[in-house]
Amino acid sequence: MSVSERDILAAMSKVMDPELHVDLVKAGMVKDIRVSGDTVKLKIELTTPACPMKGKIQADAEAALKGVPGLKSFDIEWGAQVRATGGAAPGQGQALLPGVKNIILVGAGKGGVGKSTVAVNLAVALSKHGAKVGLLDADFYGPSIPLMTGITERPVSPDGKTLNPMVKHGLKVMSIGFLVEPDQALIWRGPMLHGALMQLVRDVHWGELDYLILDLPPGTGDVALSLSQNMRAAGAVLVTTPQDVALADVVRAKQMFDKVHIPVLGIVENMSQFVCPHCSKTTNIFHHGGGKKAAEMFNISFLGEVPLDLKVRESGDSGVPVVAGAPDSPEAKAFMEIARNVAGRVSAESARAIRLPVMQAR
Ligand SMILES: Nc1ncnc2c1ncn2[C@@H]1O[C@H](COP(=O)(O)OP(=O)(O)OP(=O)(O)O)[C@@H](O)[C@H]1O
Repeated sequence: MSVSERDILAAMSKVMDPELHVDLVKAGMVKDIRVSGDTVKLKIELTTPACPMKGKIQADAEAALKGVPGLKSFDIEWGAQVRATGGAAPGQGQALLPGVKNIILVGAGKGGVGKSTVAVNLAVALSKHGAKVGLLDADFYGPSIPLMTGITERPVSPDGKTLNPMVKHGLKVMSIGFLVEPDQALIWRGPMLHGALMQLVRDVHWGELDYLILDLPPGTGDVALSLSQNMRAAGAVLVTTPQDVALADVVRAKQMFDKVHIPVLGIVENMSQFVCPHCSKTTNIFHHGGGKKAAEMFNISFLGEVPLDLKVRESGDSGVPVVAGAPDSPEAKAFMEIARNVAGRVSAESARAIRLPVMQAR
């Protein structure tokens, strides 16, 4: 019995992408089918190299191929092509950054919860997963990305108007902190903030990026509003600490993003649990589980939790994010998982943007 390309497509159309809730054929993920007698070679192109569902998709695809009558062997080549949610903001003619596929905002209801730590480690983690990533420090009131990435040089302007981003830890990086003296008081008023922010977004040679991560200032809606008027963001990651009182801040942050129509991708709980390096006893210094509770309350995704650990603070201060400097640590692994979950949520948003039939828009 000979096998046809149609048999392979029929088998692949029974395999669902659990994140996109659509089958692999409809999602355009099955490529280059080459049938030769009773064997087939094909390519499955995931929607991100950080796909959180690769294991499940692989197992399901292999099982489906094993069920094709007459097929003796198969060879699947795995690839990834990040899909874009980027594009023009409502009412704008064209995309502000056509080379940037997805803009991910990292925000928090209040300061000091580890928003910048999450932004920088998320960026490095996505890059380690194989994506092209940029990091923009939009925290104009307290830019900490220069310290956290260990970048002390200043960016070069090739023409007196535009800027080349700095490159470190596999990322393209830009921060207002590169352009003003560290001790200069950063008091920004509305129009000035908007102008400076748009310059950093628009006048930097970001090139081709799968993800541009923006570290937002805490609490305030000014930056989110400016951004939403000028570009379409894939969504926002909300960072919180676990105690119940932090819930009120999450509520505020969620309401702020809702108001400017930026989807919330999910919640990260930072400083989750402390594991004593001496006796390995776990202590819930800031309580535990508030992030998950908030996610359930709003019916949004819980993206993961990061332990409270000295290494995270030290690595932030020394300019080598924990994901880069201690990749085998539990904290780095937590960030790698968070990056997978964020990438999965962004893929789902991109499927919605191109109107694939996503059933569950969580
Ligand atoms: N999981 C963690 N374990 C230990 N220290 C952490 C952790 N997360 C963040 N920190 C430390 O807490 C401090 C505040 O973190 P960070 O600057 O990322 O917070 P932020 O929310 O961005 O603050 P800001 O509001 O000032 O921008 C930093 O010294 C950082 O190294």
